[in-house]
Amino acid sequence: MVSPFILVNLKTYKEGMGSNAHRIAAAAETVARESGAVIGIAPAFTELHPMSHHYAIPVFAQHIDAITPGAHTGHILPEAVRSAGARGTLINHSERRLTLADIGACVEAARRLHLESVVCTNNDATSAAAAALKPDYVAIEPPELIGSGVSVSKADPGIIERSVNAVRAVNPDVKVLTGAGIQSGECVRIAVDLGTCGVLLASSVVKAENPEAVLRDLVSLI
Ligand SMILES: O=C[C@H](O)COP(=O)(O)O
Repeated sequence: MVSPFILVNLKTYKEGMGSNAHRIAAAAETVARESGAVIGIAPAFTELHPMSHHYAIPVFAQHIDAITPGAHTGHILPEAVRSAGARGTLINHSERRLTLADIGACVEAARRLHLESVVCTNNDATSAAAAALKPDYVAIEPPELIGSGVSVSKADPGIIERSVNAVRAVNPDVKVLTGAGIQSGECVRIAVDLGTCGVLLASSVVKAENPEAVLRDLVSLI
């Protein structure tokens, strides 16, 4: 099996800020090196540069705005994310929804700046729509399972399968991730067996007493 991509979103959890972000990034770097898995993190914007500077793991922004340099206030400029060392960016996370037009513009901006794009979706119809925009990844996450501790892999494998099929029918070059409640190697294994290339997750790692132990479990069945 090709090593899966495990992307850990630190969100705005206090357990994912400052020294905690360093602890998670260091654990991700260690487990990635030992296992051969690709483990990335999506920290707060203010942590993008420290994380990309200190660790040899892919660092993703949690969001970008579809703007170009100029007179905007309080926006996330894609160029700034790039120069902070980000490898890629989430777009349209369930907790940061965008219009379809904005999603398209963000994917375009990411492509122009050589940032990998991960467009989050909530069902197979939106997965198909996202795939038509040609991002690098579509990440299917049923919103009701996000942060629930109930794994999409076990509670709703059908949505993963339908999204993989929907994305493949539109553009087979677009890779699929899945997320919501992912917490173990078994969850990752099921997701990969259903045709995804990895997982997007947060709370099980970020809020863990020992993030390194959870990361080791996540890659244990690959
Ligand atoms: O970005 C990550 C997802 O929203 C999943 O979050 P979760 O692993 O806490 O369910």
